[in-house]
Amino acid sequence: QRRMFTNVEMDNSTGVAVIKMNSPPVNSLSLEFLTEFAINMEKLEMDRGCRGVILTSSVPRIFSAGLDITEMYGKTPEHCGAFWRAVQEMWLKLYGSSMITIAAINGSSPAGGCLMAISCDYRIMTDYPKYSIGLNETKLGIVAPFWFKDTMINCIGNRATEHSLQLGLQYNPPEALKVGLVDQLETEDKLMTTASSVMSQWLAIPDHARQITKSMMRKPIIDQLLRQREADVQNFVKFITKDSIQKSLQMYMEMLKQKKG
Ligand SMILES: CCCCCCCC/C=C\C/C=C/C(=O)SCCNC(=O)CCNC(=O)[C@H](O)C(C)(C)COP(=O)(O)OP(=O)(O)OC[C@H]1O[C@@H](n2cnc3c(N)ncnc32)[C@H](O)[C@@H]1OP(=O)(O)O
Repeated sequence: QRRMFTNVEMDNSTGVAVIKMNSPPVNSLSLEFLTEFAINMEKLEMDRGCRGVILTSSVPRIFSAGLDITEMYGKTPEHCGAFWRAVQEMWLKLYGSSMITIAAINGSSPAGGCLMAISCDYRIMTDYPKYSIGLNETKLGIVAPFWFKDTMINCIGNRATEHSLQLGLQYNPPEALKVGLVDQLETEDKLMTTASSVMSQWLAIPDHARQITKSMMRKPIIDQLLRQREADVQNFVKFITKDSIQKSLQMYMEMLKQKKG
């Protein structure tokens, strides 16, 4: 039986779906997870009754740990290529969605987890000091590709992105609010109610006007990836299969395990 990585609950009375990521222990984004996520987004996009999506997590304390490192370590170039296509597809479906997308960030959200959040239209994060969010790729010895970087620039601006990406910064909730990485903080118990109430404000705007505006803002980056999608895959495969990068990933995974022990 196929494993489910996300639960989708559609409320037909409001036209809002809640996608809950549910892949313990840390909602890492594996090839299967990403494929299922993109299919779910596609289905909701095709559903004329669905106007908005709230993205959140069922896993305690974690929104998403980002890309599943085990999908990039010790794998064949073919596997790495398939994995990267799935990462691209997830981003294209989320960043390019015509629906209103709100991230209810109820836990830590490094790297690919942060990418998911900043690909949404609005972010509300639980105000808990131990949670963090950011594109920390350089800390793993890897480089956030241009479309991660440009998504971040569109969210927090050029200078803050440069600072943030070079240092691989992870922000706690008040810091994330200050830099503009999230739009609002909320207590754990009120997070989903607040997300629904923000959604209502966005739903009050006529869809066609909001959708064209959103597309105007995001299309240049999306088109840039679409124009060079296969080259981006080959770039990734060449980069990630390098001995030095594989070594960095191995050391990072060992560090994660040691931290635990
Ligand atoms: C020249 C240009 C070329 C361009 C080429 C582009 C290249 C770009 C490539 C990729 C971009 C990468 C994006 C990413 O998203 S990489 C992933 C980054 N993620 C992280 O750094 C997060 C790491 N994890 C953590 O910090 C923590 O786990 C936590 C804060 C999320 C949760 O902490 P805690 O609750 O304490 O849990 P544990 O640390 O104990 O973890 C439990 C368990 O899960 C494993 N794990 C954690 N994160 C991941 C992960 N991302 N992938 C796979 N597995 C993960 C962890 O190892 C533990 O495993 P266990 O010991 O076996 O139980």
